[in-house]
Amino acid sequence: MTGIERAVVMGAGLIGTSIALALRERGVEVRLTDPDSASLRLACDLGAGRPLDSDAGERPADIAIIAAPPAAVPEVVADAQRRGLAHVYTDAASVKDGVIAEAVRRGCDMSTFVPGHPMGGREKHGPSAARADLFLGRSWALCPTAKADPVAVATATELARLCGAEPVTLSAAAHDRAVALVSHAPHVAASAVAARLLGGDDTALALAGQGVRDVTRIAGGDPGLWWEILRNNPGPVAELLEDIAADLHGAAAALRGPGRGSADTADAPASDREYVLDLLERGRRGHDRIPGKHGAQRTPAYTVIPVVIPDEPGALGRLFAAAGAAHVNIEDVRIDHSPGLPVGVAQLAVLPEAADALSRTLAEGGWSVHA
Ligand SMILES: NC(=O)c1ccc[n+]([C@@H]2O[C@H](COP(=O)([O-])OP(=O)(O)OC[C@H]3O[C@@H](n4cnc5c(N)ncnc54)[C@H](O)[C@@H]3O)[C@@H](O)[C@H]2O)c1
Ligand SMILES: O=C(O)C(=O)C[C@]1(C(=O)O)C=C[C@@H](O)C=C1
Repeated sequence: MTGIERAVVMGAGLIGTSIALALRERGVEVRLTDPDSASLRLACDLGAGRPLDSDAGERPADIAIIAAPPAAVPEVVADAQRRGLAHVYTDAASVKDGVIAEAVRRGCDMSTFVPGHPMGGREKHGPSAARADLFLGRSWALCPTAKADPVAVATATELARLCGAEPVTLSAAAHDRAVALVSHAPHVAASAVAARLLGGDDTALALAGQGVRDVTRIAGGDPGLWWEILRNNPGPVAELLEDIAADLHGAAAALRGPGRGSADTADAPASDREYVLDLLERGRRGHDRIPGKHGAQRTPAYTVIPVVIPDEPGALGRLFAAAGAAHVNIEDVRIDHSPGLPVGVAQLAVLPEAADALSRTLAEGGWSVHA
């Protein structure tokens, strides 16, 4: 343990404010900076810390976290190091190779700069979207260069842990390849699916269920930030997009079949059927490889209990209270609600061993349970 007691967060947007809030919860004193005074004020009002007063002659913080857009990071690190704001510096940028190369070019001290990337985020930006629990159970990549001081690496590792994340140390190149697969290419694919919705009429959009919401949520991200991320990781992302495109082309060709104008699966030749089934099967297996909570291997751990709830204030509170009274912890919850209907469905995810007891208790309490 190095003992982080004081931190400076530079960039009080979604990520910087979320890190600051997490640190505040652990009793760390936080000073904030942001060139946008409205963001800085809001982050402070949310309890993320106090503005850094450069003239106050404060002693250096234990760590400074640069949570600015990737292109700004090297300059901010260089400036912060010149001003001696902290003993250790880290960043949050979603790409690492280009940021490190530019930091080196600018003469940053790489013994105290430990590049990082918390793998938690949202499709929203700015301090108003920040959450103290954003990094809970997520990985947090650390990419120290060969020059890094082990104490600096230990401090950056402690930062990740204080935010509830699991530190993973790897090279910048390995990081950029990995996030191309698990974050950057998926983002572009989600945008391509979401962009198709522009051509849909209101009737089609009204039928949107949870599936399309799940697949397109991240497409709501800031295009300017994402362009910066993608242009800093062009090779690995382009290669994956070409592979995804080949799968999609193959599926479209198989569905149309040679000489057929439409997808008539009943007459589809075996090879076309097999092509599509193979893609769906590979997709299912790929999805199963995504680790679950706290980085553990994903298991079909939770049983989902659908419960009909009236669309009225307090209904969800009463449902949760009933689960609490039955001593059952709700691990996750999703609410499916169709506009215009007087009821919704709360999908309660619980440990399998608790499912029967909870279903019984809720049914006895008058809830409409559809286990
Ligand atoms: N959005 C995500 O899901 C996510 C997840 C992990 C990491 N990141 C990375 O975190 C960083 C911040 O992203 P965000 O989503 O919080 O964006 P954001 O737009 O919410 O916040 C960025 C903040 O940085 C400030 N800023 C701009 N230039 C600055 C400078 N020179 N010095 C200090 N602050 C400056 C902006 O005013 C803004 O308040 C990016 O590098 C991004 O790649 C984003
Ligand atoms: O959950 C989300 O909304 C995110 O987009 C988070 C996400 C990701 O792709 O997982 C996005 C970009 C970051 O660099 C890290 C995390």
